[in-house]
Amino acid sequence: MLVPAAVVFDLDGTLIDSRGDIVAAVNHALSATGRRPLPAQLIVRFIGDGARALCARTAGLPEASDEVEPLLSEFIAYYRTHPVEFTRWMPGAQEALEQIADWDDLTVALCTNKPRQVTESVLSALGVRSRFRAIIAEGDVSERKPSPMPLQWIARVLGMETTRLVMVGDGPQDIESARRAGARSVGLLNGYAPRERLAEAKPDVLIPTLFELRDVLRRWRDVTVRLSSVAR
Ligand SMILES: O=C(O)COP(=O)(O)O
Repeated sequence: MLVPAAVVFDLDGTLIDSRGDIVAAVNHALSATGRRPLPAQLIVRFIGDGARALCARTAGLPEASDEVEPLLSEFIAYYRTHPVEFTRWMPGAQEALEQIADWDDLTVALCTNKPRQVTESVLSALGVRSRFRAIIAEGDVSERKPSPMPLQWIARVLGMETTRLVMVGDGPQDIESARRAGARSVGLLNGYAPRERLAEAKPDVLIPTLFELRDVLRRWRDVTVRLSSVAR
C-alpha cells in the first residue's frame, strides 16, 4: 500500500450537520409546488444520493420524471440563499481539517453529491472554501457517488493515483465509491446513515467521530513508511 497523499471528505453528515437546512429547503420546495411538507426524520432518510434523488423521493416521483424539475429548482434556489441557517460543524470536523493542514504530506479535497451551486454557498458561508485543493459536487461529472468517477476526477486534478486517496464519509455511497476507485475508506458512525448500512458497505476502518481520524491517518502513514523501508 502506498502512503496516503490526500484525504477526501464527504460534506453532508461528515464535515457538517446540514439536516436543518436541507429539511427547510425541501419543505419550501414541496410547499412551493403545491405539496404538503414532510417530517424532518423522513426527509433525512432520503439524503445521500444528491438533490435530484432527494426531491424525487420526497415527492414520490421517479428520479427521471420531468415533474422533479420545478421541485429541484425551488430546492436549489432556496438552499443557495439560506445555506447555513441551521448548519453546524460535525464534532471534530474543524479540528480534523486543522490537523491535516499541519501535515505537509497530506492534501485535503471534498467529494460531495450536493449540487455545485449549493456546495459553493455553504463553503463560502462557512469560510472554508480555500481549504480544499479540489472540490467535486453533483453535476460536475456525469455520475455521482457511489460511482468511482468523482474520486477518479479528484485524483486526476491532484495529479496522483486513486490508491493514494483516503475517502472519509458517513454514507455507504462514500465507501462504495472509494472501493470501486481503489481508494481507502474511513466510515464515520455519527453521520446520517444508519450504522448497519454503513458497516455493511465494509469501510477499511469505522470511527465514532472525526476526533478519531488523526490516529487512523497516523497509523496508515507510519505503517506504510515502515513497510517501504523494510522493502528497500
Ligand atoms: O446532498 C447529498 O445527497 C449528499 O451529500 P454528501 O455527498 O455531501 O453526503
